[in-house]
Amino acid sequence: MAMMGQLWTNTGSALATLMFVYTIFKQFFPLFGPQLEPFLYRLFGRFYPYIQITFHEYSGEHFKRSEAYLGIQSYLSKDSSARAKKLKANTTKGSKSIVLSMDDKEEITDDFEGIRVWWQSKKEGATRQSFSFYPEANEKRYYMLRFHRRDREVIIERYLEHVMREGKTIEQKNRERKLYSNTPGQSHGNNSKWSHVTFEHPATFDTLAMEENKKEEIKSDLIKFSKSKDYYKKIGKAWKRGYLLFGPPGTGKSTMIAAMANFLEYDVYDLELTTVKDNTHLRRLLIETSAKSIIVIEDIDCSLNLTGQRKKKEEEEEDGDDKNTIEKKMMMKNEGENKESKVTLSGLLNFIDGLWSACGGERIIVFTTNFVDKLDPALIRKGRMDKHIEMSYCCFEAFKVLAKNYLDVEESEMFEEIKRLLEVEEIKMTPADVGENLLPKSEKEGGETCLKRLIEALKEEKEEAKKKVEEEEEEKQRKKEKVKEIEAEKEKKKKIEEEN
Ligand SMILES: Nc1ncnc2c1ncn2[C@@H]1O[C@H](COP(=O)(O)OP(=O)(O)OP(=O)(O)O)[C@@H](O)[C@H]1O
Ligand SMILES: [Mg+2]
Repeated sequence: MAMMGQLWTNTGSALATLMFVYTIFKQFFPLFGPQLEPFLYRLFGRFYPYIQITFHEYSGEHFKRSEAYLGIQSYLSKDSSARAKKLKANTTKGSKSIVLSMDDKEEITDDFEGIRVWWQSKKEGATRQSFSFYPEANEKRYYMLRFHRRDREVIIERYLEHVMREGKTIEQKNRERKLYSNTPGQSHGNNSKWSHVTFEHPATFDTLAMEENKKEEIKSDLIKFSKSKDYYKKIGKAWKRGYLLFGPPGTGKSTMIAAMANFLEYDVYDLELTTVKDNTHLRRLLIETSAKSIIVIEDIDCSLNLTGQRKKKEEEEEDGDDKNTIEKKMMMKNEGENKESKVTLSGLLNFIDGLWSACGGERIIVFTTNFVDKLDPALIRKGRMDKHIEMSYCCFEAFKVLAKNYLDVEESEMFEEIKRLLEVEEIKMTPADVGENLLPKSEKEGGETCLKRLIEALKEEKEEAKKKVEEEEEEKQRKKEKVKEIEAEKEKKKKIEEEN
């Protein structure tokens, strides 16, 4: 064994001497270098058992940073902070935290399926003696991967793909997520139809007040969707999924969207349909969205002056003695924009269905509404809105989530009373209102005070609801009386006519 070690040492030092001599030779006889190189490589190749692959930072003439280099940088960043002795820190555009990577000339090892590889971060000096304010700009960085030639197959077939995939996942986690909106007048970078800000909504499924089993069902649905690229391909469907969130105001529809985006690490595109001029404009907007994103159309019921059907429906409603709230909301919305959007229902449906098959995938589209029964069935059928989620009034389980979030209280003797009010008396209070009551109004307010305030509010709510029911009863009674009067009037008139 010692003999072997001795042999290696001698070979190593012989090679090192040869390399040294060759470098000197290259300095003094630069012309011979390039001719000599291939020959020397062939000569070394017989003894040198390693293969190396370089991944340059910039590729192509437009000096675009190569995807491979960025993927490797992210992949190695997960270990380099632990293993490399010299690191460099930089924030890459669009990443939310500092990315640590190994410094130049550093080398770290990586193990994969029982084989060992070496990664080195290197740079080629500035070739031309040009002065630059940013000396770095002339230097060409690259990663060098070295591995034993017996592992060539594993490396080429599996390891490189593994590095890219892992690198992409890490990149995805690190990247700063964005909230896009199409409201006119906002600064649109590179004349995009979308303007964006950093998406930092704190909502998560843990802070969302909802029954646990319902949350788990939604989370597993989302995970299944995000992991089923091949499945959608196999069944020939576009990789997209529609969610319809419906329920009264203040029940957490928008909060749910933020929780979904944070859970999947997706961007959010808030699509305000009332400002979309026409179907063509809509198509361009949707085509500009990126993969791994949630496209949201809030209050879909009053975002679209849809097809004639809706006109007819509205006319019917006109006969009613009071404009329903949906019209009021729509009037308000349109007054604001003072624009009649020419987007039609069929336009929206075609672009959602047709478009997804056109470009990329991994998109979720979410509609929210307070009035699910007013929506056109074509809009919310399966295949478009695949999952319908009802956001309802606060139940006791949802209340406990809010008590924990707002007050850090997980149990109290007042919980019994609250449970009775919510579940036995069935008092309807939205999580928004429950949250408002639990929110401490001053430094001095403790959990008990807030819980007491909530119990008072629930009791008041109960009185309100009772009064409302009585008023509705009276209203009904009044309408009945009125109808009777009209009937009697008609009878009377009829009799008079008969007598004459
Ligand atoms: N289920 C919930 N879990 C946690 N917080 C909630 C929930 N529902 C409402 N809230 C709180 O109430 C406020 C309003 O909630 P949100 O905007 O999600 O309601 P919404 O259903 O979208 O209302 P609207 O229909 O008017 O748009 C938010 O600040 C949120 O913190
Ligand atoms: Mg909302």
